[in-house]
Amino acid sequence: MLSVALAGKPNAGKSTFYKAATLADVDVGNYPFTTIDPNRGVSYARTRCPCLDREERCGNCEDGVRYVGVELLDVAGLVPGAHEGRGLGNQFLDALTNADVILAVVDASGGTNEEGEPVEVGTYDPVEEADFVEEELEQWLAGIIEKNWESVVRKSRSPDFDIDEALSEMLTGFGATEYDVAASLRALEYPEDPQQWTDEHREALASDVRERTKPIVLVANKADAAPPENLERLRETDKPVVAATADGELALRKAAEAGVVDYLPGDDDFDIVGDVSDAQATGLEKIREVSEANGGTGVQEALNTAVYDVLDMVTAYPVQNETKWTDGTGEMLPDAFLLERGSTPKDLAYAVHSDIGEGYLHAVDARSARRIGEDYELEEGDVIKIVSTAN
Ligand SMILES: Nc1nc2c(ncn2[C@@H]2O[C@H](COP(=O)(O)OP(=O)(O)OP(=O)(O)O)[C@@H](O)[C@H]2O)c(=O)[nH]1
Repeated sequence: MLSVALAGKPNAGKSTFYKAATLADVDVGNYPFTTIDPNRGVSYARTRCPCLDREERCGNCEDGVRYVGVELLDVAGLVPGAHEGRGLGNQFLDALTNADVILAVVDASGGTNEEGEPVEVGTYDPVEEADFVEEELEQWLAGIIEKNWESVVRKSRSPDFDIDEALSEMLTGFGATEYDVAASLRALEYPEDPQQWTDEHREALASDVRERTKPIVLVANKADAAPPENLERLRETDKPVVAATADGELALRKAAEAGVVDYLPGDDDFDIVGDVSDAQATGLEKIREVSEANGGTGVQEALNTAVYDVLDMVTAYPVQNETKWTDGTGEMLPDAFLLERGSTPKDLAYAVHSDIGEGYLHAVDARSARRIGEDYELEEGDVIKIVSTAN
């Protein structure tokens, strides 16, 4: 499953985001390190269910709104200098190595200082921490590269030395493949002889590999309390930015669970359908105002930006019956898989099961009932019948 990690300073609102996005019961408090251990849960990317192209709903979506599972990781508070072991230091950074993409949560209200301690709203400039997660990760990675450089130099004396291989061996723990390392070595100019490398070369490699393997979406949280210019200035940074109110989303999900509002995660508005107290009504109207200004609470949008824009995934639906779009038991569109754009039907077959992938014969596009070629690139919402010797 795709893994999305929440990172940022203490008090930025990660636990609240996590709790909203998973409805898991984690501690939420206005003091550093509410989250001590990495929390792992399941959240969702939201997309249009293919069953909307048919008369009947599939039963696996909410009236045409499909949620596709992704792993969500809530990693404990990061403080400046974590790469040197400050705060929870390396433990934090280790937890991030499993992630495919990072949601860097910042307190856009300016109510949390550089150490993650609460301060008067508006007194800290959140733009200061826009690059914070990225910098900590890159410095940490540069440190690992430097620590292991001696061994690369030693290996370079062997006649069959291959720098791609040596570096990717060192960086696999970070989630970098040989392909990533090779792409990075091609993109930047490095001396061929490892002995000639300087700290700048190693830092450039760390930064390039980080960018390839851990892209970042900035979540400008506490948008409800943020001066508009903070949001504007955060949007001017070089990262994708989503304005969010994590506790607004949490309130909406709880209210929806209680049957008080009609709301699906990612909707840009909601209806109050149950009895609410005056205080609740005021709270909900405040959330509506923020949602109107930002096209929703931003929690689902942040996840979708990470999955569909930054990681550039497509959702594909394998079926066994191409006419009814069902599996062997008659269930319609039971599974949805997130695959990188450019993936083929055979990649989908492997995602379903390695045996299905190995026995792959051909595939049929269920919409057109036509056979599709082996190099066909899957598109968002494709419904595919895979014909395999393992079916
Ligand atoms: N105004 C406002 N406050 C929020 C929002 N989201 C979270 N908070 C508050 O910010 C404080 C910190 O939230 P947490 O979710 O515990 O922060 P965290 O980043 O997980 O902090 P650590 O677990 O210490 O790393 C809590 O008091 C939350 O209620 C929001 O969207 N708006």
